[in-house]
Amino acid sequence: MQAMASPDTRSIALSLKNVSKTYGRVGALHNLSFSVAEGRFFVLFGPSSVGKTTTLRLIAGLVAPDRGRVEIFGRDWTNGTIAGRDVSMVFQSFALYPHLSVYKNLAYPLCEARVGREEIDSRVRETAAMLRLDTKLDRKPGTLSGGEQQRVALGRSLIRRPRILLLDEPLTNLDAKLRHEMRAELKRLHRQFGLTIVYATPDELEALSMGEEIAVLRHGGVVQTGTPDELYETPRDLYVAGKIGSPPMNMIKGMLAGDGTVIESAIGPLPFARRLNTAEPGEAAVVGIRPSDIRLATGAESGVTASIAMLEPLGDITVISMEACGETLRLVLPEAAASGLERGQQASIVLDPSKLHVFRASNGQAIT
Ligand SMILES: Nc1ncnc2c1ncn2[C@@H]1O[C@H](COP(=O)(O)OP(=O)(O)OP(=O)(O)O)[C@@H](O)[C@H]1O
Repeated sequence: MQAMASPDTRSIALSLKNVSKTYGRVGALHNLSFSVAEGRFFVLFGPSSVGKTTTLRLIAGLVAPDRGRVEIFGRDWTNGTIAGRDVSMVFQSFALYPHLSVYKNLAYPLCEARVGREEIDSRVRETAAMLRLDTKLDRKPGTLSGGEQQRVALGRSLIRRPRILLLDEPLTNLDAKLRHEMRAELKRLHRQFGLTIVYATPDELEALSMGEEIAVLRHGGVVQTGTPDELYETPRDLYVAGKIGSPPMNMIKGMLAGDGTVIESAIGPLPFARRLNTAEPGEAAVVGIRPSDIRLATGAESGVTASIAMLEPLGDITVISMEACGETLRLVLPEAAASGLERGQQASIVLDPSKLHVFRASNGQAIT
């Protein structure tokens, strides 16, 4: 495994160009394209059936695309063999050999590759130490916790020293506490060894907390690729806006008015801090605003009058659902700011004009 390269000198580890794949009459991937810089923690994020596993299987060489190109470290592997790619995949159901000890489970891929006994022993011990499994080498998988079993599965992939590690929803079968621990563990491994990781998940929290770069998938294609901040700050369309951020972005229907600086909506005119050059007055639009970008009006400040429909205290923050002119808006307030508020109470709220996102109602695309 190599040391982590600095971002500007990184080469492209992996590139998929206009890849399509169908299984019989089921279209799994349509013109899917993305590239991953060497050493990056890259996340494929999207709901079930969107094509995440198929994408990983294409990279691993387990299936070939119908169209398009798969390059690994600059070499064409579109129809190449599984062997020789320097890629290893950890599956969602990490089947370990139940009758073999942890030591033998870890050693298995090296035995298959006919690596010498001494080399196997040193790599098993090195991998076990790295994954904190060194005291468990004699145990059978059935006597380990879920998290330990998952670490053995990871170890079985890492022991081959791949340059690219593919992880297919590896934390799905773990409970919440273990998932949290394994997220930290994977980030540590990534930092320590500078591995290129492609990680598939339908879980927004996993995607945002682990991904240095995230590809948001829809219907077998990439809708937008970016850092967690880029996806959060400038979602390209309503789909990405709705998938990234929790609680989700509020959406208000309206119509572009005046000189492109205001949207007329059910809750009144919503002026924004910038002018929308690419929209026509009268065009139907959807305004998005994050729950954290709405606040209670202070003093004589004018705002939108709304009534509190629900309060959800979540420790240091409270999520408040408010109703105004038939629209439901959610806002997030620090616990102190929400104390004393009650269901049914009227309050005046202010939507930060610099934080409004505007989308075309016709196709959901962001208007810039
Ligand atoms: N071997 C197969 N034969 C037929 N159809 C398949 C096969 N593998 C996948 N598909 C179909 O291709 C589409 C994409 O599946 P894929 O497993 O890649 O999605 P996914 O995003 O990984 O979903 P999940 O999160 O549920 O694992 C789905 O409609 C699925 O039913």
